[in-house]
Parts: sequence; C-alpha cells; structure tokens
Amino acid sequence: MLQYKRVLLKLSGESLMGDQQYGIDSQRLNDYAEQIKEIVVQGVQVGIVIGGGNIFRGLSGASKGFDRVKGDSMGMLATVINSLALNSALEAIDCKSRVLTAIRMEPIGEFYSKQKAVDYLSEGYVTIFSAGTGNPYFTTDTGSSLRGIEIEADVMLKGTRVDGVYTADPEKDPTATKYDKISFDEIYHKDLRVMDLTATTMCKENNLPIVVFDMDTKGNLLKVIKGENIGTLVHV
Ligand SMILES: Nc1ncnc2c1ncn2[C@@H]1O[C@H](COP(=O)(O)OP(=O)(O)OP(=O)(O)O)[C@@H](O)[C@H]1O
Ligand SMILES: O=c1ccn([C@@H]2O[C@H](COP(=O)(O)O)[C@@H](O)[C@H]2O)c(=O)[nH]1
Repeated sequence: MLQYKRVLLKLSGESLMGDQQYGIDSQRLNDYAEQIKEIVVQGVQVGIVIGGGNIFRGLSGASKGFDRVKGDSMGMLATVINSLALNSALEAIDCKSRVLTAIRMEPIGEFYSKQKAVDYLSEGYVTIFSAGTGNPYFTTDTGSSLRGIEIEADVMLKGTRVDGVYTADPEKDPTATKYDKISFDEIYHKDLRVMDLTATTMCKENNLPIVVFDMDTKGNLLKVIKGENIGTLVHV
C-alpha cells in the first residue's frame, strides 16, 4: 500500500559528492537513480529538485568577493548540471525523465511551466526542476516547496544525509535527538535549521507536509513511500 501518489523529492547537492571533496560521485548518482526508479515502477509520479552545494553556492561566493547575484546565477547553473547528470543516469537505466529549467536555456532543458510539468508527471516521466526558482537570494529548498505546491504534490520528501529532524544539528551536536514527527510551529519555536525558513513557511501556508529522511541508504525512498516511519514527518 503506497502512502503517496505524487511527490516532490528534494535531493541534496552536497550528498551527490559522496566521499569526494567536489562534484558528482557516479556511484552515489546511480544509487539515487536506482532508488527513484524503484518508486516509479510502483506508479508514483516523481518531481525532483537537486541542490547545487557540491559545485557552487552564491553565499560562499559572496564571502570570497563575488557579486551575490552573479554568484547565485552560478549556483542555479550548478543545479542544472546536477539535474542533467541525474537525467542521464535515469535514462541509462530505462527510467524516462525530463529536465525543465526555471531560466530559459533551450535546448539544454525545456522552459518550466506548471502545465508542462503536470503533463510529464501524468505520463510517468521523472520530471526534474532545475535552476531553482530562477531568482537570486533563494535556495533549492524554496524551489522545492514552490514546485511541490505548484504540481500539487502529496508531500515534499527531503532526501538528505541526516535521517530526520533533530533537536539540534546532528552533524555539530552529538547529543541531539531525533523527532519522529514535528509541527511547523515547533520548527519555528525551536529554531531548527534543517530547511530554510522561507521554504518551511511556504509548505506550512500551503499545507504541504515534509518528510526528512536519509536518502544515502538504499531502499529508504521506497520505505518512505510505503509509509514506514524512518525519517521525520513535518506537519501542520
Ligand atoms: N535540527 C536539525 N536537524 C537535522 N539536520 C539539521 C538540523 N539543523 C541543521 N541541520 C543540517 O541540515 C542539513 C541538511 O540540509 P540539506 O539537505 O539542505 O543539505 P545541503 O548540504 O544544504 O544541501 P544542498 O547541497 O542541496 O544545498 C544536514 O546535513 C544537517 O547538518
Ligand atoms: O532559487 C534559487 C535556487 C538556488 N540559488 C542559488 O543556487 C545555489 C545552490 O542551491 P542550494 O539550495 O544552496 O543547493 C544557492 O546557494 C544559490 O546561490 C538561487 O540563487 N536561487
């Protein structure tokens, strides 16, 4: 029994590095593609947003003297590179997929529209939304909440390298403990930073629940789709 029919899956760009310091680890990329195919064959419609942190982030560019808006454009282009890599990995395993771009750049990808996205999803294409929102000063978390809301996804699945929302950043505080469920309001009150606040607010105001889970363990995506309690559900 599947819990969700249409999902927006957010993948971390940083996780795509695997054990490398930079760029795309092909093993990690292929593992992600296999996990995605596993849910597509079950009939789940999958929209995807991938971050760009394995290549470039506007904020870190700005701290080194780059113009912020140009840096953000570079970050958005980084998400296009990751999206094309995932598209290619999916096609290599016979999982049909399309890349839409928030900034016009045919023939690299088709320019995004909600109608195009919903048509592709309904036809069973894994539809990858690249270049974030197309605007500087945003992140791919916000791009994910925006696209998730637009395509009327049942849930936003934040597949990352931690296995849920914790009382504090588990990569910095070893005493942090994990929530099975948490409300949006608690996320604000406790100032938990697993996702940026703009993205969290958009999900809250549009009733889009989030599941944060560890995407780097094979089989986890299917478990989440089946409703297994392996991550953290963020609810209204
Ligand atoms: N309370 C918290 N609970 C869980 N994770 C947290 C928390 N606070 C901060 N984090 C951090 O959030 C990170 C997950 O965010 P995300 O998946 O967006 O990673 P990212 O590296 O920013 O991705 P991207 O490359 O897409 O920008 C975790 O690696 C974790 O260190
Ligand atoms: O809507 C958006 C989305 C992203 N950016 C820029 O891209 C990088 C990479 O995205 P992450 O979410 O950090 O992985 C981001 O740091 C921004 O610089 C953007 O400008 N607008």
